[in-house]
Amino acid sequence: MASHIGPWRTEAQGHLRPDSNGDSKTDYSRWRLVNDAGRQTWQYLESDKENEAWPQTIADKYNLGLPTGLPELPEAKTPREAAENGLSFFSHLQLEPGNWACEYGGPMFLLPGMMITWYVTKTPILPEYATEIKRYIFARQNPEDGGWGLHIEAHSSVFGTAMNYVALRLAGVNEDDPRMIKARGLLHKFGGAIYGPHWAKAWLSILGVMSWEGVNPVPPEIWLLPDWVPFAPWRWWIHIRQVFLPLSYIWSKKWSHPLDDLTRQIREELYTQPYDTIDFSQHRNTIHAADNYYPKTMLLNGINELLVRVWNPFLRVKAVSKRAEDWAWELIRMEDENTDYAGLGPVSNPLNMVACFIQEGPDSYSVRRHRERLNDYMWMKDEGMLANGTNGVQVWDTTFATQAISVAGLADDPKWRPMLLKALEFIDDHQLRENVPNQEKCYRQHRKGAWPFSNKTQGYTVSDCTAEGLRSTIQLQKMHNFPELISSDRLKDSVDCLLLMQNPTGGFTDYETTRGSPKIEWLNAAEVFGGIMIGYDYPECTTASVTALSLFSKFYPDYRADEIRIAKEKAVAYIKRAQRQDGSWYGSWGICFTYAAMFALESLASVGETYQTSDNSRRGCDFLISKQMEDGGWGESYLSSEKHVYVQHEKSQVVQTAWACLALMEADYPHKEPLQRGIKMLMSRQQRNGEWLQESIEGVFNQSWYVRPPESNILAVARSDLKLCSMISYPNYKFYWPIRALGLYSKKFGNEAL
Ligand SMILES: CC(C)=CCC[C@@H](C)[C@H]1CC[C@@]2(C)C3=C(CC[C@]12C)[C@@]1(C)CC[C@H](O)C(C)(C)[C@@H]1CC3
Repeated sequence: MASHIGPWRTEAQGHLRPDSNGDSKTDYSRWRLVNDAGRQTWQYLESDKENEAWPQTIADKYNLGLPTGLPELPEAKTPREAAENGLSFFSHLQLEPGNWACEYGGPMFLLPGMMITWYVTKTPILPEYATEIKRYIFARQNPEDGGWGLHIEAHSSVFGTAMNYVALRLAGVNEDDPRMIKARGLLHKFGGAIYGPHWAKAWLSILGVMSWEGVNPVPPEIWLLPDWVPFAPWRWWIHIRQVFLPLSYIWSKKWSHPLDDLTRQIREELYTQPYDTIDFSQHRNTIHAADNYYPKTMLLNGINELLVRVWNPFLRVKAVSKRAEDWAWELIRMEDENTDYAGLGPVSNPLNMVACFIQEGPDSYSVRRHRERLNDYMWMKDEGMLANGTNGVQVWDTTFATQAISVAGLADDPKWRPMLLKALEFIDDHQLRENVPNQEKCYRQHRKGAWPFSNKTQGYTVSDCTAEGLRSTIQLQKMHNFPELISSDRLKDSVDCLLLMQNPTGGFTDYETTRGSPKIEWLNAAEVFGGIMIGYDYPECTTASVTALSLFSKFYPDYRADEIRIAKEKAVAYIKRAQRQDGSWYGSWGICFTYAAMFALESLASVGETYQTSDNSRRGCDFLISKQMEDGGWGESYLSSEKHVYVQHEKSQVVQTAWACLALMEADYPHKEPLQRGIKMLMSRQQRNGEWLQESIEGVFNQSWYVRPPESNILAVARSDLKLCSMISYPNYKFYWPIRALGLYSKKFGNEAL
């Protein structure tokens, strides 16, 4: 694929046309999604010859928001016909390697980090990327005040506005553009970029448009702490740890991009006074209320003062800081090598690239490989180009797609078998077969047998992704007679991996077991995110693990039977503890109580606890029933995630209706009528070609709710008024969840016309 070689040009060469705002737009018929065994990148075909020789697929067109040309289908009269029509549409979106792909946008702080990284590492941005990045950021500008927020639904903040403003300037937008004037006006009203949170200040310092004096310390020395220290960084939540790591290296070097004409200008645009007159050291803690969701604790403020006033000027020993930098670099190198430079996520990976640039120079292998790899995070859609929250959603979507077909009772139909076989091949290809070398040294969790969220290159185990991979495989190979691509030994490996991921509480975290105390939150420096310092138990991760283990034991009753039984008992006890008074569970990764209810009720059913037999199941069902809307659907606002109480959406939502119906059906809810109304609603929203249209955003992160044992409510007060989450889209949810619900309904209640 094309790489970023050549000068920093910010306008595509040919085939440009103005969009409705008068901005340049590339020719959408020239974009192709390249999927190299699960590595997804977007390529623009400049030459007419190439464009003709390589036609756009239906999936390309769909992802780009172009008409797919898929035909109208015979009208679905029954739930099963509706499921089949939905699957018929969805089947066209499967990609060559067997997986499904999608946009994974929502956060508004990722793309600017990419832009800054390209700029400071002398990586000329592909001009067609720049053209579309400009369009995307403008499309997401808040019309009322001209700013940007933390995510696409959030109100404007200094973080969002300063970072996206800078990204646009780097993408070649003139400071006199009226939209830039408006954005700058808002930024100045906020007090300028010195009112941004820690991460904004760090990124701007890397670009050289802020001084490191204004950034609270990120000492790499903390990596020299012995492992037994209760707050040593190996204990932190993996995403924070992996962001902190390269940042500490860069902070220690106080490295900034050398000033040039553009950054000199940007320096004068971001503040309310001339750059040279600002005493940045006075602004480490200035932060606007719009950004200060999780104010730093007094403890952290005190530590920062000591570090800045005493340690840094008088006590910091060169030999020690050198050792710390070397060790941080070693950890960065191991992360890069273990992921072939794709990295854990969209913040840590660009920062790693900056560290490589500082350590090894612009033409080193590490920088060149990162250059190629950053493209894996980029995504094209109708509004332009954005940065995804991960390098794709490949395994996650593919496992749920096959499960939907199985649960819906469609997996034995010869029509869908080739599609399912390809999906199984993908799942086979992306199981993680070995632990990383130096697992202990780089603090990685055991991963042999696991499945990741995106692809095997990224290669991190996630408990529920492993659970879903296991479940899909067993369904296809054991229940639907697909060839045994994944051997029993490999399934046992995945069970071994899952069992290692359980916490002593019985719950499961996402990537690792919980490694530290919630008190580490006292050191949270991010200001905009809460509940991020350690891995917590999550109802979704725990319940998915229980469901998968239950299915596994049906087919392999002798394998580690006692351990699985005990693990499940402990997990179920946790799930019951996590249930609230009103019967609900708080979901951390989807919106919100509806999402968690589906996983929780399904897992309880997998251990034989249903509406008839279990009080927990009954209360869970009754909670859902109490939220059903007039039109038969369910609709929950993202505000539920922020407020920790159920907030009705103004409109029912297809995805949540499917979740609620599935939850009730899995729990064997005895009354058909509410289900019938929900299913009818799903059918009424289906288009004639079988698809469902995009509704509200589905996913969420960084707002975790954990179950404390009652006696330790140490953080309860601090956490009771938490008020912000990041939103993230799961566009394929609108396909496979309704298909699954419709199919299951017809299996349970017969396939009469509705
Ligand atoms: C603050 C930082 C570093 C931002 C970068 C974004 C990441 C942290 C987010 C983006 C996608 C994200 C929400 C994800 C998850 C963790 C946090 C991620 C990686 C996990 C893996 C947690 C477990 C969940 O059940 C599920 C598998 C759905 C998600 C998937 C996406």
